[in-house]
Amino acid sequence: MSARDLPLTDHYDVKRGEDGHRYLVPLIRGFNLTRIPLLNKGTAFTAEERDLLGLDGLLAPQVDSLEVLVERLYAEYAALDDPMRKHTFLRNLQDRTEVQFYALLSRHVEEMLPIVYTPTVGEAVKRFSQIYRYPRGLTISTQNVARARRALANVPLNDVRIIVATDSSAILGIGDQGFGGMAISIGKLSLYTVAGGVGPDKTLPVELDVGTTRQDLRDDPHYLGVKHDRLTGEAYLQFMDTFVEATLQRYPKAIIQWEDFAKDAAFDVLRRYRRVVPSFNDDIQGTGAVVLAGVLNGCRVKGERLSDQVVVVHGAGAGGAGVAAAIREGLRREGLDDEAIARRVFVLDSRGLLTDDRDMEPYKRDLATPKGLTDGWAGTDLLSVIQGARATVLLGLSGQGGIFSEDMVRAAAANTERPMVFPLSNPTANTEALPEDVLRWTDGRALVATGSPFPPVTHGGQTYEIGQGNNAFIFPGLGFGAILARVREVTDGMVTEAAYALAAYTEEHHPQRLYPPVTELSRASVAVAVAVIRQALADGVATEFEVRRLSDDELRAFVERKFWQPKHLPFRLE
Ligand SMILES: O=C([O-])CC(=O)C(=O)O
Ligand SMILES: [Mg+2]
Repeated sequence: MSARDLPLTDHYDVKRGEDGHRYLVPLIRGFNLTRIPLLNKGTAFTAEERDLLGLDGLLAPQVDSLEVLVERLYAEYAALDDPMRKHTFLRNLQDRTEVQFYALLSRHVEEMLPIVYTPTVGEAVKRFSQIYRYPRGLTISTQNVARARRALANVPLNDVRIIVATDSSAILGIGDQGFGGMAISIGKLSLYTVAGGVGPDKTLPVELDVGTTRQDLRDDPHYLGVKHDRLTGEAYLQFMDTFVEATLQRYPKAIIQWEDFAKDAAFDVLRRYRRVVPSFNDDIQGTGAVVLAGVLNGCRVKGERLSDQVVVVHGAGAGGAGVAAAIREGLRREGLDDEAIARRVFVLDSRGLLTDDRDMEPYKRDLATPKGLTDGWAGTDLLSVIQGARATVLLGLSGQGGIFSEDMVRAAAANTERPMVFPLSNPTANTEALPEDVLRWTDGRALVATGSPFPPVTHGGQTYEIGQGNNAFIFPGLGFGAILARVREVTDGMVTEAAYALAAYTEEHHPQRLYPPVTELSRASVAVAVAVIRQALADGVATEFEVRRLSDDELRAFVERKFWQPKHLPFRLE
């Protein structure tokens, strides 16, 4: 059978009736139906369905509407007092029934995002071996990589369009987490569905378990990953080649989001595969785009241009490097040449400013400042760079909680009326500075955005909303747009357009803010997806014929129509 002939999943197919409505054709019957989260309706199976499917007597007598079910689930959720308990409650719900999980999540996005995603997902990663229950997603490890094709054939989904894959080498700001990184892939994909409109049966979380450098994990009898040191060099690349090749064969229409790879691997993997399989790195490109959007909005609020700013990026991992590249691209669009750009963007790693006289990893060389530019500075540490370069924008991607000290923030505030200070590292404990401190140190002048969610800050009788500069505002729309345009490749232009689309959305709907509220994640993602499709067409990488002839309004309507909604579809036997 060719891929086209296969049902959507091994357990059901989705068809469209003559009336235009979709329905499910189950390929299993009876009790087993209640064990497949993509099929299980629980007490929402109707009387007719119970009769038809062999469920009579197996369920409570009442037939629930989705609304009532969600109310009941929410009451149970709200009674839990601890974020990890809430996380496992939601994850267990997802592993019982996807529609109910997404119906609940979509009605409480603001409240539940920090539970299924950052910051609580960081804790879930650390405790993944303890909370592991259900075989969600695909694990390719050193134990089964030789059988990667067979492993992929075991996945019951036949039309996967988006894969989030991590090797767990640099999860958030918390480093190597071994097998636990699977929780990040799962969390990111929840956002793809709730905010990016991709149906859950088209998503696949992947953990690439190449081992872990963490001796404590390897010694832990409860640790569920493979217990040896990480593959590196040729062996690592061979492992990755095998995964990519097997994935392409099983899912020729899939896009891969590379997630939380440590710096060198992040660049190597992106470069090696982005033209083999349409893919992007979320931490380099997604974070780069989201931060560019926030800084552009900060400029608008200040009544200035990007080229009026001097940007200091603290942290030269995947995120820091991606952010520096995105800001440079923004400056280029304002007409600056390389030399002018070098005077406006400075990147530091743990040893200080990257200058071109230093020994460093190859990927950092593009980020280095000509040594001559630092003449007359007190040094190349963070405070000296803020003072010497007269920084107006301070971006934290270092993973080092609290590293932005009062004197550094005050130094930035001495260079401009309204400094932008974005402590972006995740999860919350890794935030470079607390928003309330930044606002206090600058007497409310700073424009602040963080990577993890923070409550509003009241200072001097005024309340400041803290925008969440998290790639969650980019990747769902970027991936959804790439899927809808059926791209051959995710181009840099598509990523940059995603940033400008997010900035424009924010300007239109929230002119005083740096980012929209997370309640608008899905609306912002639609705007991002439309811009991404447009750019894919302009770059000649879109293969979907249908999007070619659409006007902007039609394209938006097309994206909205394709947006998956959590609803129980009726079952029919054929
Ligand atoms: O997951 C998040 O919240 C954002 C991100 O990609 C990271 O911090 O690595
Ligand atoms: Mg990440």
